[in-house]
Amino acid sequence: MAIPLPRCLYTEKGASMSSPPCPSSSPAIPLSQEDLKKIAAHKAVDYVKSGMVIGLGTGSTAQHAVARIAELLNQGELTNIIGIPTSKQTLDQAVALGIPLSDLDDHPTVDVAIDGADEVDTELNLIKGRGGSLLREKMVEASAKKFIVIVDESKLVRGLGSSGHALPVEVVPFCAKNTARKLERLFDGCKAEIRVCRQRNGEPFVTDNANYIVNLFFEKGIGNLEAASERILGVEGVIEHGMFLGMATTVVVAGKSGVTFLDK
Ligand SMILES: O=C(CO)[C@H](O)[C@H](O)COP(=O)(O)O
Repeated sequence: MAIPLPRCLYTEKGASMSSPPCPSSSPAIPLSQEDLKKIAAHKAVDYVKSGMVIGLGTGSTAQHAVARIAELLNQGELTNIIGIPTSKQTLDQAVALGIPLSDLDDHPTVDVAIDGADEVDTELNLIKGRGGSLLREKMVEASAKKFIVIVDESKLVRGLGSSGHALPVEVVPFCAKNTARKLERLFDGCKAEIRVCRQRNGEPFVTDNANYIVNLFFEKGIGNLEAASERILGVEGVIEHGMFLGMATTVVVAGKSGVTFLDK
């Protein structure tokens, strides 16, 4: 079912479909999800100007933005950029591509942050962190004057938590099972699971900050998001959750029929 886009500023219907990120030789080839991610990422990088401090997001969509920033730097079209990575994974990519980096200690104000999301609702609230980097992402993106979210259209939802996928919560490892139980009891119809890592024989997934992630699944939805946020953060042992409420300033949505810019 199509998700309504009430804050749509404008839509470039099919405008991006012949731009370089797309398979250019054959317009008849349907765009893959990866193509759409790349298109959204390239559109977001158009907001980046020389001299800016840029928050570099994490995930398969954000990595296209990081690669595009590096490309423009190498072409001399961007200069004096400083990137603030939101994960070790992004730091590694940016170092490999030669993007100059810093952190919030030295650059507390970020001009533009660009990142993907797992869910985007009609008010531009987000669920992030299914890649496990929600804490650093929230720290960097909360410091940004402009936070541009890049998604393909599959990420649009009517209500956060309604997709059946997890709301990730970063918790300290100490007695994490007990923290998970407390989180589960906060909401009717909620299931909590400590995220495990298949590559580590089902051991808990460990974040860049040496913490664990508890995944929350909501049978009946999250309800009031601000209230849910407060309740989750009130549980001892919780560090941060993956709801990014009121933080996104623009969401760039790439779909099969064009790119849509959603603005606050
Ligand atoms: O929040 C994130 C990582 O912590 C990612 O931005 C989010 O999971 C989206 O990832 P992808 O672009 O790979 O779908």
